[in-house]
Amino acid sequence: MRVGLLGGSFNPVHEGHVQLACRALRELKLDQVWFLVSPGNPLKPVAGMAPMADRLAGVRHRIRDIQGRKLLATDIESRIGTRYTVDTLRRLKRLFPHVRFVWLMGADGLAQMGRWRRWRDIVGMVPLAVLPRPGYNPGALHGRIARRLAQWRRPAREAGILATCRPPAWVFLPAPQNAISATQIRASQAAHGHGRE
Ligand SMILES: Nc1ncnc2c1ncn2[C@@H]1O[C@H](COP(=O)(O)OP(=O)(O)OP(=O)(O)O)[C@@H](O)[C@H]1O
Ligand SMILES: O=C(O)c1ccc[n+]([C@@H]2O[C@H](COP(=O)([O-])O)[C@@H](O)[C@H]2O)c1
Repeated sequence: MRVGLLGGSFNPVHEGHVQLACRALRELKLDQVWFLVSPGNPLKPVAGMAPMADRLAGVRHRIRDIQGRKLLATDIESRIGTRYTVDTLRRLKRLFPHVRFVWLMGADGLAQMGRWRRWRDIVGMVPLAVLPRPGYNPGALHGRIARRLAQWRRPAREAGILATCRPPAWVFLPAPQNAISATQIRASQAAHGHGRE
């Protein structure tokens, strides 16, 4: 079984997440995509972060009935007590030894990954699929991490076998782009008086 992992704060979930997941599901020939709702991104401030239960419920509601229920939302990071991706992956690989995981992320994720805890271990554990995001693509593709990982980049035409590749392996998967962000949604909710107290 092949599973794409889309880690995120989902504060709140939006169309960009759903498009990314659906695209990855199809192009990487995945059986499922799991939305890993983060208990707290180590690089993001706690202030302004909606409660875990609300974010999880938001994702569940948004993805219900999409793609024949191949999209799932989970709070497994809270349950197993991990916050750093390197720890989460280690545990997931142990818990599901027969699953072939692929880490999914937008281009902003690759651009920032040099600040993640033990990012080199992460790329040695699972293949990565990076999807484009307006404003971040050149920075991601020509940035430090992409340069360091250049020899392991696979052409997009090999996306369908990425899940079976021995890591390190990654693709930049062409896809229609959507400029939406959770930051923008929160700003608009605040402007319309729907912000949290
Ligand atoms: N519009 C988008 N296009 C492509 N990828 C996206 C988009 N929005 C989010 N992602 C990806 O989805 C994952 C989870 O993102 P996250 O929950 O942080 O949403 P966000 O909109 O970036 O939030 P915020 O604006 O609060 O930082 C990350 O890998 C991110 O790169
Ligand atoms: O492990 C880390 O150091 C690390 C640092 C920043 C982000 N992450 C993960 O990256 C994913 C995207 O986070 P976010 O908040 O940008 O949606 C989510 O699964 C986070 O836990 C992980």
